[in-house]
Amino acid sequence: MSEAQRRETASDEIPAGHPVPGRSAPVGVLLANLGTPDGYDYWSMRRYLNEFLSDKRVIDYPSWKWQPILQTVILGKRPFSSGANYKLIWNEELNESPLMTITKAQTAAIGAALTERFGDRVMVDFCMRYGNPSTESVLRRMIDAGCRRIVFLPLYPQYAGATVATANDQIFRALMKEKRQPSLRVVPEYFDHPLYIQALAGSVRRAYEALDQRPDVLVASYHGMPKRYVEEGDPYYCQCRKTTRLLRESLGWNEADIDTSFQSVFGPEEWLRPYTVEHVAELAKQGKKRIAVIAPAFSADCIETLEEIQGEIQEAFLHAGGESFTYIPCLNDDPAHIAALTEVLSDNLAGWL
Ligand SMILES: C=CC1=C(C)c2cc3[nH]c(cc4nc(cc5[nH]c(cc1n2)c(C)c5CCC(=O)O)C(CCC(=O)O)=C4C)c(C)c3C=C
Ligand SMILES: [Fe+2]
Ligand SMILES: [Fe+2]
Repeated sequence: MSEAQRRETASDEIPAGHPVPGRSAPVGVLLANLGTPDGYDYWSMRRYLNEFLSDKRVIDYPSWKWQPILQTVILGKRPFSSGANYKLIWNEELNESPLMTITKAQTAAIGAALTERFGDRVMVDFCMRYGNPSTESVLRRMIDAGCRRIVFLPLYPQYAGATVATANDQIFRALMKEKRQPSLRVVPEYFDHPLYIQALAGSVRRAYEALDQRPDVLVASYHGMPKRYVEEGDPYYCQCRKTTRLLRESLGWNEADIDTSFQSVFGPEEWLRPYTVEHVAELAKQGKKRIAVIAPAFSADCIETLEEIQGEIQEAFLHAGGESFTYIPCLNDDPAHIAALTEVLSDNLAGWL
């Protein structure tokens, strides 16, 4: 008999008036982020990009059309160029990407906060949609530890099919293999949660206070997606716009103080506009010499922020005549972010602990 079965049998024998069967089992809290390659060498990059870019939630072209292009043109070149970019930001000490290091720190901090609130009946861990640790392996670990109830939180404030829905698909897929499924609660997106907005506003205030001169404008740069996905019903664009508005209201700023733009264009289709790289150059040409950039869609700094924003996007601004570029880091394991995520999780744990 497995440890999980033994526990359940034991609680089944508890007489009337005592906690209902399974109540003493740990409740799992599973955080999910996008994923990252195991290394920046060609084969690690290729394995990761192949899994990522074969996901139909990310690239929705029919396989017969997309796979020949992916397997030859894209995976022939991109592992080298992306690998070189990952090398620039790699955490050599721990031999992992920044996204991995930060996700581990967030998991530890949320674990400590939830244990303080609910005691040791809560088990907190993280998984990645692509690469390791896989969703299936961490779900297995939770089930083996006796979790009969699991709360699943995709670490994306704004909903996108390419991020939240595919993370959910993956845990549902893993559950399909379980003879005895645990109960699962999926946490909805939190793009307008007051504590998330407050955490963003706090990070902007801190960054501005550290500067000698106030930036002319703050650019909120979100990861982009093909415009067509939004036309087909994805709410991502509207949620990004609303996050910017709530952030502006929380800061007490005017409309001209903050802009919304979208970065990381990939492939031949038109993506959400304005494109950050073009927008910052345009701002410089309009005479805005000092800008700050924040990336509210990323819960952790990653290649898109550390390399793209601080590399290509910063260069575009300076090249067009800009003089001062300030990048405001993602919320990462900022205590205000951990407090926001802990609150979101606590709401979704209601009645379970
Ligand atoms: C934060 C929200 C994200 C959305 C929305 C999103 C949509 C989306 N992404 C691609 C293609 C790529 N994304 C890449 C990296 C990447 N994307 C996100 C998040 C969102 N993507 C993150 C956090 C990361 C960084 C991961 C890391 O390890 O640091 C990449 C780059 C991969 C590379 O260059 O190696 C691509 C390509 C599409 C097509 C899409 C919408 C449909
Ligand atoms: Fe992406
Ligand atoms: Fe990018």
